[in-house]
Amino acid sequence: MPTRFDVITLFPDLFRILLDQGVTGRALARGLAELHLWNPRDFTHDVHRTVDDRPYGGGPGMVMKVEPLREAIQAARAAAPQSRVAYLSPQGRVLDQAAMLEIAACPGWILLAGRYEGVDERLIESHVDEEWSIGDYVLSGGELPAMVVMDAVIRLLPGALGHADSARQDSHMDGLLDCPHYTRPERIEEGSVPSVLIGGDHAAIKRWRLRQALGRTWQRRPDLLKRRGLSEAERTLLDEFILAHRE
Ligand SMILES: NC(=O)c1ccc(NCc2cccc(O)c2)nc1
Repeated sequence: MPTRFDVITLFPDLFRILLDQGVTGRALARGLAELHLWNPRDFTHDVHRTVDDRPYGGGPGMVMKVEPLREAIQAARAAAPQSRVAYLSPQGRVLDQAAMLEIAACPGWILLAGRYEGVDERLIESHVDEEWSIGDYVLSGGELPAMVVMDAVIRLLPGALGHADSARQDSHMDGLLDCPHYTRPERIEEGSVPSVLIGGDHAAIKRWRLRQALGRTWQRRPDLLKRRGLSEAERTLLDEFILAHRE
């Protein structure tokens, strides 16, 4: 059963990025996921095809009107009755990898990508199920956030990545930052590859990678470590890292 994405956007051409190449392009081509685009301008009925207007109360910028968005959402819901509606905005819940896993578990999503200063609040209150943010910063539109969410989610779909394991081993999986990676040649002016990775001791390599992931998380994102907690074995590996890296 493919995961279906219906995106409501004034700029459908921007989404060619997802369709044309990479993991998302292949997944969409193989039917692991579906992408349907709906332009609110196609749901206007005035000669100027008006989708936005000035804000009540004054102030800069424009606000997206309810009616074209309502009709676009209703058309998408008719085509995707199992999907929930999510609005991308800086006022939404900030998404992390755990949230992407939750999103990937649903049959489909209708993603509302706003422009301008946002949309009329009455549309959000009446037709939007969830409000999401990809981080605490303002962009010129919700399209890039929508593509970020679709990219993160599509990678998690079974079969989307060549090697089934790579999704699971993605950094920020299991709540830790990723370990360092190296490839050929072994010796270059920038330095050499850690010897444990050259040998064939897979248990030692596994331990080294987990120790590095724990250590880097401890150094760079102690907030993630606190939230995650550590097993006894992980505590030991982290202590080894700290001992080896104390100034
Ligand atoms: N952090 C995000 O996920 C994000 C999402 C959208 C966006 N821009 C469009 C927009 C939409 C709504 C209100 C608003 O003020 C701006 N910018 C950042």
